[in-house]
Amino acid sequence: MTDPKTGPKTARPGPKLPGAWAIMAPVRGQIRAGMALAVLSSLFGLATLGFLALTVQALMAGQGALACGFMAAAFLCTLGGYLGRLGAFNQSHYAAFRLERLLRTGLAQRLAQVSLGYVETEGAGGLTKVIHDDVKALHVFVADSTPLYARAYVTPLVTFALLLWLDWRLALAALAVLALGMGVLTWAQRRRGEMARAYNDARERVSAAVVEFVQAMPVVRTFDAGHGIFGRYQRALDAYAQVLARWYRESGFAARFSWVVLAPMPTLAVVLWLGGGLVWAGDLDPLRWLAVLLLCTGMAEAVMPMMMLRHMNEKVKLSIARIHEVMAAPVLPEPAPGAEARPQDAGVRFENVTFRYGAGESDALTDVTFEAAPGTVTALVGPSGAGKSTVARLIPRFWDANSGRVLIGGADVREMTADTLMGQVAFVFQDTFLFSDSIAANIRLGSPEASMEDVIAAATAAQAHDFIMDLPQGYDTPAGERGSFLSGGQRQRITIARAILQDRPILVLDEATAFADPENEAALVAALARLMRGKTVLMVAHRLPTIRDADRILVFDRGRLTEQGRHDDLVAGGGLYARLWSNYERAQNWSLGQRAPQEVPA
Ligand SMILES: Nc1ncnc2c1ncn2[C@@H]1O[C@H](COP(=O)(O)OP(=O)(O)OP(=O)(O)O)[C@@H](O)[C@H]1O
Repeated sequence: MTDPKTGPKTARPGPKLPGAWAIMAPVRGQIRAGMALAVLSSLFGLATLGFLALTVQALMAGQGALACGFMAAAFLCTLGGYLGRLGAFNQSHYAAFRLERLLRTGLAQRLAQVSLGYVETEGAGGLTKVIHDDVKALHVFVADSTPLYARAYVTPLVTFALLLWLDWRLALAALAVLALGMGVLTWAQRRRGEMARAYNDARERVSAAVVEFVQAMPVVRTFDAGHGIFGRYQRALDAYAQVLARWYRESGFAARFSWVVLAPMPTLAVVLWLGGGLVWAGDLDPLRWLAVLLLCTGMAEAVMPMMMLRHMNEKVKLSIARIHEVMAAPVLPEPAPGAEARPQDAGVRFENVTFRYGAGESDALTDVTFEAAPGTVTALVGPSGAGKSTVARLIPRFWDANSGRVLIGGADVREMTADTLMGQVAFVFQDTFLFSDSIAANIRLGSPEASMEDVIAAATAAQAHDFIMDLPQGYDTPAGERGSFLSGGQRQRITIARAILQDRPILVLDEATAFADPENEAALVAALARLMRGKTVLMVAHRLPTIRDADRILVFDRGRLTEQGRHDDLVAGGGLYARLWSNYERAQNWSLGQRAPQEVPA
């Protein structure tokens, strides 16, 4: 798998997943109708040829009226064939549109039910590719190839049966040409599976490199003017070109040779020569010969779509596997109706919580137990990677603990419905997300019924009202894609306004002041102070002064809760917190030009 944040998802090998036909289940009826119409259109096509042959015979026998009748029948069959094909593609396109909508809805519903941890691990880029590109690939497959499938298989078979009926010798000759072409083509494609995999991998690496190239541009250009990342993109492109060149080299000649054999001319030449001899010897009726000549070219021609379909089928298989993989992602277990637990107060309690992110990984949290009483402020501190953010993420069930329990108001979070849980807790994370909607709509997220006065009051309390009013359209200003035109501190204050408006009894803040620059910091601290009033607060903090007055400080080290208490007691205790604090104090006295203070080893 490529970079989970940016790269495309590659379906992992696993239990055999259902194939194309299974995923089309909801629209199978319509697809069958499309295929039936496609078969009908093929039969009309063959009947047209038959009537044309009869027309020639009637003309040769001087039966003008009969010839006109056959001509009219041929015309009607052509019209029938055309209408059949139109109907077939109509059905397949409508089926494709319906399937696309159903799959996108299904995938979105699934993603709303899986743990947020799954979404985070798979990465927005990979999941977007599944919902967008893979579903689109399936749409194209259903719309364009299902009618072709029917034609590609039925036309050669019926044609061969007719040829056999007309003259078995010529039928076998036409079949021999077809067999030669198919044999060469199969030989040319003997390593097709392997090459197709190499091609798909190379293509996916190019798209991952493109996404990385564009997304990482602002960061990497400040380091190496983009050379490194451009080099990666260039190498992916070179590898892609090499795979294509190898494929072309290895199968190019044989494939082109087989196309020549499968073109109408060789079959026509053989039937013309052999049939001519038989007619000359009086061994074959000229009309039959004419009918064979009209029909035989279609047999080889009808095989070509089969090759194209095989290619489309292989391509769509990967997309189907990825769609199935997301559809099969485990959902967060919810309590049975009537068995939901309801929190009794706004306290948070971790009981012997152990958690690891993946089966093979070491514990991110080991046997963590603490209690945050209602209305108190609890700060989580510790070196990088100590597990602070993991504690914050277990509360909204980004993941569930491997053992132990997370309780809110005495109720296990796993026994609450998502609505109850979200009704208790508000979150302000470092990675703020604003939708490309108006600022007001972004503040209202989670409280859709809030009035404009409430929105303005929340924004004012979050110290955001003034800068919002300076924007061109005030509260109606679009926030831009992910709020990109607002500063980090401004985005943060909008999410604080959102949390103030939600007014939930428990508040989880993860690195909420991370974006604070000197200008923003005072505003942000004031906004947070307003938000925290009267709430049970759990805050992950790197900036020690902001938590000095916390009711309780929890100190984490390598996943374990090693110390807890108030600031003064912990400093006096002389443990990890005391070292972190003295580091902080030394950093305060440090200025540019001096040696950096020693970090506490993590
Ligand atoms: N999504 C993830 N998948 C796998 N491992 C993870 C994931 N997130 C964190 N970890 C690991 O879990 C451990 C705890 O990480 P966590 O983010 O909770 O630490 P932290 O104390 O918040 O660190 P920081 O202060 O640097 O944010 C680390 O070893 C980290 O590498």
